[in-house]
Amino acid sequence: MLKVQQVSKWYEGNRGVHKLDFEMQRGEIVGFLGPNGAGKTTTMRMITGYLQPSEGVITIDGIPIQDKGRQARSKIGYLPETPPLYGDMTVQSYLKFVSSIRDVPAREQKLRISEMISRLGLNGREKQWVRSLSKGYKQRLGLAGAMIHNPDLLVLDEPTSGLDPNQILEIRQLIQEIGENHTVLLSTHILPEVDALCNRVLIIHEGELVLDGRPDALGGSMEDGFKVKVEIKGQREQVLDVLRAWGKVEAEPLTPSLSQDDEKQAEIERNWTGLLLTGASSEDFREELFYVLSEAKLPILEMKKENLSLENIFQQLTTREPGAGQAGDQAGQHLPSAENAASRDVTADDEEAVALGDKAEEEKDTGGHRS
Ligand SMILES: Nc1ncnc2c1ncn2[C@@H]1O[C@H](COP(=O)(O)OP(=O)(O)OP(=O)(O)O)[C@@H](O)[C@H]1O
Repeated sequence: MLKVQQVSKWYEGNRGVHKLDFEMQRGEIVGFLGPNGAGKTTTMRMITGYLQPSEGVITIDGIPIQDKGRQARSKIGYLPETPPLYGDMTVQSYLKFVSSIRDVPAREQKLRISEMISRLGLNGREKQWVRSLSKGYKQRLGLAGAMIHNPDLLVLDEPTSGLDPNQILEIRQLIQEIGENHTVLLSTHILPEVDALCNRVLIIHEGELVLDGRPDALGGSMEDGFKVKVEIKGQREQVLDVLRAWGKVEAEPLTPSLSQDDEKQAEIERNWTGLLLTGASSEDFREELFYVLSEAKLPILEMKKENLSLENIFQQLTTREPGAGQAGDQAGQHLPSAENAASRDVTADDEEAVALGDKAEEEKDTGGHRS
């Protein structure tokens, strides 16, 4: 449903994002990760029509966001990091205002507002001033506003940032429910949030996409060697000799996990070898290892593939030179000339959307610096 094709954005003298290229299918919840300044907000603001790309095309259901902003935006809901709320409105009047701006037909507004109030747990707060809501409830109201026109795609910029642990769990639960009927693009710094919520993850580093995959299958996409934890019945030196002769893995010793009395422990260790083995490539060597050890009459007691955690993967990808990783298409490409690189202004067609978002976004833009 969403296609981001070769999209770049340059700010004056500053690279925002470079040649981003990805698609999102209906029903996906995609986690969008990257360190501070990586380009997440820039990407989200281009997808939602708040910013024009310097280069490239973004379409939603085939509709180009740059050319048909209003039509495209009717399919998108956006919750910026600081929701664009107006403190001197009540919950009810804010939702009425947003539904008018979002072109919800007048006869449907009442129903949509009451649906959003009950869906986001705002019952009983309809007449409360927005400024008096807690941060968690402001976030709920922001989400209600982003969803009032029943968009197909929801774009959420750090939706749990600044919330207390209970509020984080509540908002996560809501996003999970929302994800049952909507496609969601979610930026976050909280990696367990991605494991908990997302069926796909994109990692961006210095404006380039460096990883695209399922959170549970990311380990295999890394350049690191394949890792296996193995317990072998046999003396360590003997096992290490066999592995040295095989020559395909590096071995690090593991200590037995059993807590036994000293004598028993020593006996176990005499005829027990625990190792973490790392191959030279990501190729699975377990079958070959099985035959090598069985030929040497060294029985394998236990063997388990070691998966890299999302934290490890994130850390590896975002601490190396951009272009060195997975980016595939993006890697090694050059920036265009300065003339082409000038960023374009928001068009007249964007004004209405900006009116809704600018209050919050203005704060971020002041001084040309982003948080
Ligand atoms: N209005 C602006 N003017 C100039 N440079 C900008 C502007 N907005 C963003 N940038 C630059 O573009 C790059 C990407 O910033 P962006 O805010 O998209 O990153 P981010 O991944 O959302 O970061 P964070 O996690 O800190 O919010 C950064 O180098 C930033 O300094």
